[in-house]
Amino acid sequence: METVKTIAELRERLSPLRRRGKTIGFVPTMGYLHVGHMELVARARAANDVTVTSIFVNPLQFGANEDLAKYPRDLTRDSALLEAAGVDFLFAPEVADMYPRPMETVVDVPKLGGQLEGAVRPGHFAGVATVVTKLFNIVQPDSAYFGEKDYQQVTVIRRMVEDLAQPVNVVAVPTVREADGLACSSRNVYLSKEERAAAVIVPATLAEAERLHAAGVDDVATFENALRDFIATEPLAVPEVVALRDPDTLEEIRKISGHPVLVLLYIRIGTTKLLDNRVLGRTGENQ
Ligand SMILES: Nc1ncnc2c1ncn2[C@@H]1O[C@H](COP(=O)(O)OP(=O)(O)OP(=O)(O)O)[C@@H](O)[C@H]1O
Ligand SMILES: CC(C)(CO)[C@@H](O)C(=O)[O-]
Ligand code: BAL
Repeated sequence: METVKTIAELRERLSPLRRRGKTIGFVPTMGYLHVGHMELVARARAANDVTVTSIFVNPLQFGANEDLAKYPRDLTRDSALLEAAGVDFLFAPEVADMYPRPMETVVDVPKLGGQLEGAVRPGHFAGVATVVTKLFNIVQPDSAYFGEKDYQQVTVIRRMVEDLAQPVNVVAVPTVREADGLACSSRNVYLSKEERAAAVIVPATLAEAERLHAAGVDDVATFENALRDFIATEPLAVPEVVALRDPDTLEEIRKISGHPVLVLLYIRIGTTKLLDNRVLGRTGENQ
């Protein structure tokens, strides 16, 4: 594996491979890798000739009071994991390489990205769309791999790719979980022992949603309130987003029965915000 720090060097290394007809699979990350990230890498490797992973903690997607400074970082450990997984290129730029000047240009998907997690984190998805566009322009991948854990992120990126005719195939990879069902996430390291035990409320709430769905609860407000009541059984949990939506458009829905329904959760445990989701009424997906 080669570690590349600058845009110019990565372009120089990838362009002859592209000219020889090699396909490029790309896995963008913010590092502090876990088995969820490694699943994206495995998917990219299986379907492409060349695999590129980026590690870049993107300041544009963090609000002023968020955890940019304390976001976990361990490039040495991450490099070893990616090397062992057979990644060809690790792109690990400094902020000054990615943003030599303050960005004047913004890619925004305001309706999709301004709601749900985006309402709690104003500007977040514009920061994501902007950096992902820039990374796509640098890497020029055939396919890019994103986790379904960040469901709204994948939805925003798919729409951005469609609207701007970006020549990238977006692949969404099912959520990888720890033994008790908690979705793997770099931010799980923030949880104290007590908070980690409390965090099982997140997958448990998705199981409760399955139960309510099977029981035929069809009114959206009743369903969402039942989920909030369930979350309230865990005193450390604060629900930031509990929403039932259309899984394709993220639009609000009126009724539950008869079509697939996305349950989207953004739950705070202490100061740590945990994302998870499940699509109800659609078999074999989003697990
Ligand atoms: N448990 C998981 N299963 C599958 N993919 C995942 C999982 N967790 C993260 N990913 C995906 O990995 C990519 C990089 O995500 P990122 O580096 O932000 O990791 P993260 O664990 O989601 O971190 P954070 O704690 O900041 O949310 C994203 O496409 C994300 O959806
Ligand atoms: C896609 C991404 C790497 C953009 O910074 C980030 O939002 C993430 O890790 O999910
Ligand atoms: N959604 C993953 C990246 C972030 O939380 O900023």
